[in-house]
Amino acid sequence: MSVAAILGGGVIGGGWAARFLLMGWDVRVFDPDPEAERKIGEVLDNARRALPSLSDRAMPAEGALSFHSDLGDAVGPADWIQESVPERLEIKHKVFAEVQMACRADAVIGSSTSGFKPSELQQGAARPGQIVVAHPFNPVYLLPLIELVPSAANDAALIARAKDTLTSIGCFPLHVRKEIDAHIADRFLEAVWREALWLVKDGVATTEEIDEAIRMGFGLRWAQMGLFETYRIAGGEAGMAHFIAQFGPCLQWPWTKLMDVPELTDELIDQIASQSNAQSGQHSIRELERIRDTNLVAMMRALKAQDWGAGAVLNRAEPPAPEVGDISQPLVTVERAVPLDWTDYNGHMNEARYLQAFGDATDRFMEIVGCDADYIASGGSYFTAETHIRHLDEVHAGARIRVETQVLLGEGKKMHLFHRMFEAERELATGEHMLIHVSLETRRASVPSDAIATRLSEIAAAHAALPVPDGAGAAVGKR
Ligand SMILES: NC(=O)C1=CN([C@@H]2O[C@H](COP(=O)(O)OP(=O)(O)OC[C@H]3O[C@@H](n4cnc5c(N)ncnc54)[C@H](O)[C@@H]3O)[C@@H](O)[C@H]2O)C=CC1
Ligand SMILES: C[N+](C)(C)CC(=O)CC(=O)[O-]
Repeated sequence: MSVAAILGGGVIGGGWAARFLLMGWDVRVFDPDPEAERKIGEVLDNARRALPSLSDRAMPAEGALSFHSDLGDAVGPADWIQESVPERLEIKHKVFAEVQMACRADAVIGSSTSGFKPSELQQGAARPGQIVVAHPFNPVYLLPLIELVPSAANDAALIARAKDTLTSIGCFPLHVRKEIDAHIADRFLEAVWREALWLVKDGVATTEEIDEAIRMGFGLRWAQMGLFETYRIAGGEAGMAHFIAQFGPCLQWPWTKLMDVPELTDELIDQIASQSNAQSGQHSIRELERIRDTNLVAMMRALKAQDWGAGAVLNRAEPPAPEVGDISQPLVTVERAVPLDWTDYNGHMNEARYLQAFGDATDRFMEIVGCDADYIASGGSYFTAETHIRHLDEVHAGARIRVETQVLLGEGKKMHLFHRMFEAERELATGEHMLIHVSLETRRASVPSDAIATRLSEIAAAHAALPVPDGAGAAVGKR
């Protein structure tokens, strides 16, 4: 079992704790704040609600969470130590000194710092090469980016190990090759933030209008392509060169204020705070977190379906499909959580998603008999000719569901499947499907390959000894 120590359990430490725990690590927290356990518990509740929604497979069993009043006790057995204490260099130095007196010499010490360079963090450390910047983005349990910033003191083996660990918990480690204040991403965020403060101060826009300008337009573009790819397209057929030729001169015009920062007077702070209250004050912070998480899950799932950007990272981190067990029993073809975006106005899983889950079960069964991506690329596949779904009980977002598949007939061109969906032992639905093997060239029925025919008839023969499942062959309305 891998062990993470989380030092500082605020907004960011809580997010790290949740990501490690939900990815199966044991997590040991040190934070002197007496409220830390409550706060982490609340962040964890939100993470449990959202993170499993990003996966189309069951996540690993949660690790064990413990709180420690002694820092040395928290870090002692840890493989990964993540520092997320306030952004003050003297506090971070003090924490690293205490950590290195108690931790393993081979543990990685990651810092969440938003802006300090690793060489600054390493000053005065007993083993500077053990400390590296691992800068996350809020919410840490959903967003994959971690800026991994080493200094000359870190050796290549530590960086490689850090990348492996971060990848294994579903993150996207971006190796920042040259250390710099505020790394890469916070340079942008800071620039945009400065402009936004000026727009409020100069009375050009309210906090709400600025947010609309982002989320109705370029924010959506940035989420899936970033800056350069987006602007390349904006140059039309002539691409980036034309874009720069057209908009290059604007860089000399007064389009930004950048280095000129508005003074954060009490008046400006009050103005921003009251506009922000008017914009969002009807929601608590935890409610806003849930709204944000639901939106992020839906957007990231859309990118996942395209295997693009942050969605491709999710696909790479997906656990393997359930193993094929004893073929004399129904085969487990789906095991997953009900994602947040599968529920509807009735507060439960929408009927269309039952078909999606049964479709996924059929896809997995096709793979099991050898009708996998390579076979399909060679020109053969199955099409569904008929489906009958019975909805037996409702199920809610976050529930872990399982589909068991029984073959009723597997002969020639026909494959007759009966899926049963469960939450633990509670039966939720059944799906009966008749599929026909087709040639993807002629789009007509055809016989499957010998290998598929053999494997299918083997499973069909084994399942013939099972009782005919309740509801098989039923028509609508017939009990
Ligand atoms: N809030 C954000 O959006 C982001 C923050 N970060 C970075 O993460 C770090 C933490 O920031 P937040 O979580 O936002 O701050 P926070 O104020 O929410 O949490 C800091 C936590 O550290 C605890 N703490 C204070 N002294 C400590 C010590 N000596 N040992 C252990 N715990 C101690 C506090 O009790 C508090 O719970 C900072 O370096 C920040 O720059 C990184 C990415 C985003
Ligand atoms: C505002 N901030 C500098 C603390 C932001 C970050 O460091 C990253 C983020 O999550 O936006």
